[in-house]
Amino acid sequence: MIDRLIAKIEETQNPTVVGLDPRLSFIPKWIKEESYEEHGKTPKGAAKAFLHFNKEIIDAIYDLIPAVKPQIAMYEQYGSHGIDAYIETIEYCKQKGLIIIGDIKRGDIASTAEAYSHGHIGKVDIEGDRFEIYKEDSITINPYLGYDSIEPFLADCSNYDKGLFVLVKTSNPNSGQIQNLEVGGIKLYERMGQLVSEWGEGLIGKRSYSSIGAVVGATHPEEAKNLRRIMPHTYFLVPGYGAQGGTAADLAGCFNKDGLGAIINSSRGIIAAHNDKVNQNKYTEKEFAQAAREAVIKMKLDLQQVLNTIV
Ligand SMILES: O=C(O)c1cc(=O)[nH]c(=O)n1[C@@H]1O[C@H](COP(=O)(O)O)[C@@H](O)[C@H]1O
Repeated sequence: MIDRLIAKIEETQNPTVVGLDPRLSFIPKWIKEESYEEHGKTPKGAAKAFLHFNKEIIDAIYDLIPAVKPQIAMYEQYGSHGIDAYIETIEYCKQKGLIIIGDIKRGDIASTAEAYSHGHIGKVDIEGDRFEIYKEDSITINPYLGYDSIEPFLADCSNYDKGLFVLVKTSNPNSGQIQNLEVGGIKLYERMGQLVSEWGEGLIGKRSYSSIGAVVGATHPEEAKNLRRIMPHTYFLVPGYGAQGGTAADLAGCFNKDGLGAIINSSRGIIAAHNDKVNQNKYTEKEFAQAAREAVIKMKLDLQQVLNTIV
Protein backbone atom coordinates (compact mmCIF):
# COMPACT_ATOMS: atom_id res chain seq x y z
CA MET A 1 0.00 0.00 0.00
CA ILE A 2 2.71 2.46 0.99
CA ASP A 3 4.46 2.35 -2.39
CA ARG A 4 1.13 3.06 -4.12
CA LEU A 5 0.50 5.99 -1.76
CA ILE A 6 3.99 7.43 -2.31
CA ALA A 7 3.60 7.07 -6.09
CA LYS A 8 0.33 9.08 -5.94
CA ILE A 9 1.92 11.72 -3.69
CA GLU A 10 4.75 12.11 -6.19
CA GLU A 11 2.39 12.16 -9.18
CA THR A 12 0.31 14.98 -7.65
CA GLN A 13 3.27 16.64 -5.91
CA ASN A 14 0.92 17.03 -2.99
CA PRO A 15 1.11 15.25 0.39
CA THR A 16 -2.51 16.08 1.19
CA VAL A 17 -5.32 13.77 2.23
CA VAL A 18 -8.79 15.28 2.12
CA GLY A 19 -11.04 14.16 4.94
CA LEU A 20 -14.54 13.29 3.76
CA ASP A 21 -16.31 14.02 7.06
CA PRO A 22 -19.63 15.47 5.82
CA ARG A 23 -22.14 17.05 8.18
CA LEU A 24 -25.60 18.32 7.30
CA SER A 25 -24.52 21.83 8.27
CA PHE A 26 -21.88 21.79 5.48
CA ILE A 27 -24.23 20.59 2.75
CA PRO A 28 -25.74 23.33 0.55
CA LYS A 29 -29.48 23.75 1.01
CA TRP A 30 -30.29 22.84 -2.61
CA ILE A 31 -28.60 19.43 -2.29
CA LYS A 32 -30.45 18.67 0.95
CA GLU A 33 -33.78 19.81 -0.47
CA GLU A 34 -33.38 17.64 -3.58
CA SER A 35 -32.50 14.65 -1.44
CA TYR A 36 -35.28 15.21 1.10
CA GLU A 37 -37.80 15.55 -1.70
CA GLU A 38 -36.84 12.17 -3.10
CA HIS A 39 -36.09 10.26 0.12
CA GLY A 40 -37.79 12.30 2.86
CA LYS A 41 -36.23 14.13 5.80
CA THR A 42 -34.97 10.78 6.95
CA PRO A 43 -31.65 9.00 7.56
CA LYS A 44 -31.82 7.90 3.92
CA GLY A 45 -32.36 11.51 2.78
CA ALA A 46 -29.35 12.65 4.83
CA ALA A 47 -27.12 9.80 3.60
CA LYS A 48 -28.04 10.43 -0.05
CA ALA A 49 -27.30 14.14 0.41
CA PHE A 50 -23.83 13.19 1.74
CA LEU A 51 -23.19 11.03 -1.31
CA HIS A 52 -24.22 13.77 -3.74
CA PHE A 53 -22.08 16.31 -1.86
CA ASN A 54 -19.04 13.99 -1.79
CA LYS A 55 -19.26 13.21 -5.50
CA GLU A 56 -19.28 16.88 -6.45
CA ILE A 57 -16.34 17.59 -4.13
CA ILE A 58 -14.39 14.63 -5.55
CA ASP A 59 -15.09 15.67 -9.15
CA ALA A 60 -13.59 19.07 -8.32
CA ILE A 61 -10.42 17.90 -6.56
CA TYR A 62 -9.45 14.34 -7.54
CA ASP A 63 -6.74 15.45 -9.98
CA LEU A 64 -4.96 17.45 -7.27
CA ILE A 65 -4.71 14.96 -4.42
CA PRO A 66 -3.38 11.45 -3.78
CA ALA A 67 -5.86 10.26 -1.16
CA VAL A 68 -9.08 10.75 0.76
CA LYS A 69 -10.00 9.82 4.31
CA PRO A 70 -13.71 9.20 4.83
CA GLN A 71 -14.56 9.24 8.56
CA ILE A 72 -17.00 6.37 9.07
CA ALA A 73 -18.77 7.89 12.11
CA MET A 74 -20.31 10.61 9.97
CA TYR A 75 -22.01 7.96 7.83
CA GLU A 76 -22.58 5.20 10.42
CA GLN A 77 -24.80 7.46 12.55
CA TYR A 78 -27.50 7.09 9.86
CA GLY A 79 -27.50 3.29 10.00
CA SER A 80 -27.57 1.13 6.89
CA HIS A 81 -28.21 4.09 4.55
CA GLY A 82 -25.17 5.87 5.97
CA ILE A 83 -23.02 2.77 5.53
CA ASP A 84 -24.22 2.52 1.91
CA ALA A 85 -23.15 6.15 1.38
CA TYR A 86 -19.74 5.34 2.92
CA ILE A 87 -19.25 2.36 0.62
CA GLU A 88 -20.48 4.22 -2.47
CA THR A 89 -18.22 7.19 -1.63
CA ILE A 90 -15.24 4.82 -1.49
CA GLU A 91 -16.18 3.20 -4.79
CA TYR A 92 -16.51 6.58 -6.46
CA CYS A 93 -13.12 7.73 -5.14
CA LYS A 94 -11.47 4.49 -6.27
CA GLN A 95 -12.83 4.98 -9.79
CA LYS A 96 -11.06 8.36 -9.76
CA GLY A 97 -7.78 6.66 -8.83
CA LEU A 98 -7.60 7.88 -5.24
CA ILE A 99 -6.08 5.97 -2.32
CA ILE A 100 -8.64 5.41 0.44
CA ILE A 101 -7.76 5.74 4.11
CA GLY A 102 -10.82 4.54 6.01
CA ASP A 103 -10.93 6.43 9.29
CA ILE A 104 -12.58 3.67 11.32
CA LYS A 105 -10.37 3.75 14.47
CA ARG A 106 -11.01 0.12 15.36
CA GLY A 107 -9.33 -1.27 18.48
CA ASP A 108 -10.55 -4.73 19.41
CA ILE A 109 -8.58 -7.97 19.70
CA ALA A 110 -8.17 -11.44 18.25
CA SER A 111 -11.12 -12.88 16.29
CA THR A 112 -13.05 -9.59 16.53
CA ALA A 113 -10.13 -7.68 15.05
CA GLU A 114 -9.87 -10.34 12.37
CA ALA A 115 -13.51 -9.70 11.41
CA TYR A 116 -12.81 -5.96 11.12
CA SER A 117 -9.78 -6.76 9.01
CA HIS A 118 -11.64 -9.10 6.63
CA GLY A 119 -14.49 -6.61 6.20
CA HIS A 120 -12.39 -3.50 5.66
CA ILE A 121 -9.07 -4.46 4.06
CA GLY A 122 -9.32 -8.19 3.35
CA LYS A 123 -12.10 -10.43 2.10
CA VAL A 124 -14.99 -12.11 3.87
CA ASP A 125 -15.46 -15.82 3.26
CA ILE A 126 -18.99 -17.06 2.68
CA GLU A 127 -19.01 -20.82 2.28
CA GLY A 128 -15.79 -20.70 0.30
CA ASP A 129 -16.68 -17.67 -1.83
CA ARG A 130 -14.79 -14.47 -1.06
CA PHE A 131 -16.11 -10.91 -1.13
CA GLU A 132 -14.50 -7.50 -0.73
CA ILE A 133 -16.84 -5.29 1.30
CA TYR A 134 -15.55 -1.82 2.18
CA LYS A 135 -12.44 -1.78 -0.04
CA GLU A 136 -10.31 0.78 1.80
CA ASP A 137 -6.57 0.74 1.05
CA SER A 138 -5.68 1.51 4.63
CA ILE A 139 -7.56 2.03 7.91
CA THR A 140 -6.94 3.77 11.23
CA ILE A 141 -6.44 1.56 14.28
CA ASN A 142 -6.32 2.27 18.03
CA PRO A 143 -3.43 0.17 19.41
CA TYR A 144 -3.83 0.76 23.11
CA LEU A 145 -4.99 -2.86 23.66
CA GLY A 146 -1.54 -3.98 22.52
CA TYR A 147 -0.25 -6.24 19.74
CA ASP A 148 -3.39 -8.43 19.86
CA SER A 149 -5.24 -5.46 18.34
CA ILE A 150 -2.72 -5.15 15.46
CA GLU A 151 -1.55 -8.64 14.62
CA PRO A 152 -4.91 -9.84 13.17
CA PHE A 153 -4.65 -7.13 10.46
CA LEU A 154 -1.11 -7.90 9.31
CA ALA A 155 -1.93 -10.93 7.17
CA ASP A 156 -4.53 -8.98 5.14
CA CYS A 157 -2.07 -6.06 4.80
CA SER A 158 0.45 -8.46 3.35
CA ASN A 159 -1.93 -10.59 1.24
CA TYR A 160 -3.88 -7.72 -0.31
CA ASP A 161 -1.30 -4.89 -0.36
CA LYS A 162 -3.17 -2.88 2.29
CA GLY A 163 -2.02 -0.79 5.25
CA LEU A 164 -2.80 0.63 8.69
CA PHE A 165 -2.35 4.00 10.32
CA VAL A 166 -1.98 3.34 14.03
CA LEU A 167 -2.80 6.07 16.58
CA VAL A 168 0.44 7.10 18.29
CA LYS A 169 0.12 10.78 19.28
CA THR A 170 -3.34 12.12 18.54
CA SER A 171 -4.18 15.74 17.74
CA ASN A 172 -6.83 16.31 20.42
CA PRO A 173 -6.08 18.75 23.29
CA ASN A 174 -6.24 16.09 26.04
CA SER A 175 -4.20 13.41 24.22
CA GLY A 176 -1.37 14.03 26.69
CA GLN A 177 -3.49 12.84 29.66
CA ILE A 178 -2.57 9.31 28.67
CA GLN A 179 -0.17 9.43 25.73
CA ASN A 180 2.38 11.68 27.49
CA LEU A 181 2.54 9.67 30.74
CA GLU A 182 6.01 8.47 31.73
CA VAL A 183 6.52 4.72 31.40
CA GLY A 184 9.91 3.18 32.11
CA GLY A 185 11.71 6.50 31.66
CA ILE A 186 10.05 7.50 28.36
CA LYS A 187 6.67 8.86 27.33
CA LEU A 188 3.90 6.39 26.49
CA TYR A 189 3.55 7.82 22.94
CA GLU A 190 7.30 7.28 22.43
CA ARG A 191 6.96 3.65 23.51
CA MET A 192 4.01 3.30 21.15
CA GLY A 193 6.13 4.80 18.38
CA GLN A 194 8.83 2.17 19.00
CA LEU A 195 6.23 -0.61 18.95
CA VAL A 196 4.50 0.59 15.76
CA SER A 197 7.88 0.80 14.08
CA GLU A 198 8.68 -2.80 15.13
CA TRP A 199 5.23 -4.07 14.07
CA GLY A 200 5.78 -2.56 10.63
CA GLU A 201 9.18 -4.12 9.97
CA GLY A 202 7.74 -6.99 7.90
CA LEU A 203 5.86 -4.61 5.58
CA ILE A 204 8.58 -2.24 4.38
CA GLY A 205 8.09 -1.29 0.72
CA LYS A 206 10.48 -0.41 -2.11
CA ARG A 207 10.81 3.19 -0.87
CA SER A 208 11.93 2.11 2.63
CA TYR A 209 8.64 2.98 4.31
CA SER A 210 6.29 0.54 6.00
CA SER A 211 2.62 0.01 5.15
CA ILE A 212 2.07 0.20 8.91
CA GLY A 213 1.95 3.96 9.44
CA ALA A 214 1.30 6.17 12.45
CA VAL A 215 -1.22 8.89 13.24
CA VAL A 216 0.64 11.91 14.61
CA GLY A 217 -1.25 15.17 15.25
CA ALA A 218 -0.10 18.44 13.67
CA THR A 219 -1.07 20.16 16.91
CA HIS A 220 1.88 18.60 18.79
CA PRO A 221 4.94 19.59 16.72
CA GLU A 222 7.55 18.77 19.37
CA GLU A 223 6.24 15.24 19.81
CA ALA A 224 6.02 14.86 16.01
CA LYS A 225 9.68 15.80 15.62
CA ASN A 226 10.59 13.35 18.34
CA LEU A 227 8.60 10.55 16.70
CA ARG A 228 10.14 11.29 13.30
CA ARG A 229 13.51 10.48 14.91
CA ILE A 230 12.21 7.33 16.69
CA MET A 231 10.46 5.89 13.62
CA PRO A 232 12.29 6.88 10.40
CA HIS A 233 10.62 4.18 8.25
CA THR A 234 7.05 4.92 9.38
CA TYR A 235 4.73 7.09 7.29
CA PHE A 236 2.77 9.64 9.33
CA LEU A 237 -0.88 10.49 8.77
CA VAL A 238 -1.07 13.99 10.23
CA PRO A 239 -4.50 15.37 11.21
CA GLY A 240 -5.03 18.69 12.96
CA TYR A 241 -3.89 21.05 10.19
CA GLY A 242 -6.32 23.92 9.56
CA ALA A 243 -9.55 23.69 11.54
CA GLN A 244 -7.83 22.36 14.70
CA GLY A 245 -5.16 25.06 14.63
CA GLY A 246 -2.14 23.18 13.21
CA THR A 247 -0.13 25.40 10.83
CA ALA A 248 2.42 24.75 8.08
CA ALA A 249 5.21 25.75 10.46
CA ASP A 250 4.14 22.89 12.77
CA LEU A 251 4.54 20.31 10.00
CA ALA A 252 8.23 20.54 9.12
CA GLY A 253 9.22 17.98 11.77
CA CYS A 254 6.79 15.40 10.35
CA PHE A 255 8.75 14.95 7.10
CA ASN A 256 12.04 13.17 6.47
CA LYS A 257 14.95 14.67 4.55
CA ASP A 258 13.73 12.85 1.40
CA GLY A 259 10.62 15.09 1.46
CA LEU A 260 8.48 12.03 2.18
CA GLY A 261 7.23 10.50 5.41
CA ALA A 262 4.01 12.41 6.01
CA ILE A 263 0.60 12.95 4.50
CA ILE A 264 -1.36 15.85 5.96
CA ASN A 265 -5.12 15.66 6.48
CA SER A 266 -7.63 18.46 6.27
CA SER A 267 -11.34 17.74 6.47
CA ARG A 268 -13.50 20.76 7.34
CA GLY A 269 -10.84 23.12 5.94
CA ILE A 270 -11.48 21.70 2.47
CA ILE A 271 -15.00 20.30 2.28
CA ALA A 272 -16.56 23.20 4.21
CA ALA A 273 -14.35 25.91 2.67
CA HIS A 274 -17.47 27.55 1.21
CA ASN A 275 -18.70 28.15 4.80
CA ASP A 276 -15.38 29.43 6.11
CA LYS A 277 -15.52 32.95 7.62
CA VAL A 278 -12.55 34.04 5.51
CA ASN A 279 -14.52 33.14 2.37
CA GLN A 280 -17.71 34.96 3.41
CA ASN A 281 -19.78 35.96 0.36
CA LYS A 282 -17.02 34.70 -1.97
CA TYR A 283 -18.93 31.62 -3.15
CA THR A 284 -22.57 30.99 -3.95
CA GLU A 285 -24.27 27.81 -2.67
CA LYS A 286 -23.68 26.24 -6.09
CA GLU A 287 -19.92 26.92 -5.89
CA PHE A 288 -19.06 24.79 -2.85
CA ALA A 289 -16.95 22.36 -4.88
CA GLN A 290 -15.01 25.21 -6.49
CA ALA A 291 -14.34 26.50 -2.95
CA ALA A 292 -12.97 23.05 -2.02
CA ARG A 293 -10.71 23.05 -5.10
CA GLU A 294 -9.32 26.47 -4.24
CA ALA A 295 -8.74 25.36 -0.63
CA VAL A 296 -6.80 22.29 -1.86
CA ILE A 297 -4.61 24.48 -4.08
CA LYS A 298 -3.95 26.85 -1.18
CA MET A 299 -3.04 23.95 1.11
CA LYS A 300 -0.76 22.44 -1.54
CA LEU A 301 1.17 25.73 -1.84
CA ASP A 302 1.40 25.93 1.95
CA LEU A 303 2.83 22.39 2.14
CA GLN A 304 5.24 23.02 -0.73
CA GLN A 305 6.71 25.92 1.23
CA VAL A 306 7.28 23.58 4.16
CA LEU A 307 8.90 20.99 1.90
CA ASN A 308 11.16 23.62 0.33
CA THR A 309 12.67 24.23 3.76
CA ILE A 310 13.48 20.53 4.11
CA VAL A 311 14.82 19.30 0.78
O1 LIG B 1 -7.22 9.34 12.86
C1 LIG B 1 -7.53 10.49 12.51
O2 LIG B 1 -7.68 10.76 11.34
C2 LIG B 1 -7.52 11.55 13.52
C3 LIG B 1 -6.63 11.39 14.56
C4 LIG B 1 -6.36 12.47 15.41
O3 LIG B 1 -5.47 12.42 16.26
N1 LIG B 1 -7.08 13.62 15.25
C5 LIG B 1 -8.03 13.75 14.28
O4 LIG B 1 -8.62 14.87 14.18
N2 LIG B 1 -8.31 12.70 13.44
C6 LIG B 1 -9.38 12.81 12.42
O5 LIG B 1 -8.98 13.78 11.45
C7 LIG B 1 -10.11 14.55 11.01
C8 LIG B 1 -9.86 16.00 11.34
O6 LIG B 1 -10.84 16.81 10.78
P1 LIG B 1 -10.66 18.43 10.66
O7 LIG B 1 -10.29 18.90 12.03
O8 LIG B 1 -12.01 18.89 10.21
O9 LIG B 1 -9.58 18.68 9.65
C9 LIG B 1 -11.32 13.91 11.69
O10 LIG B 1 -11.81 12.90 10.83
C10 LIG B 1 -10.75 13.26 12.93
O11 LIG B 1 -11.48 12.15 13.36
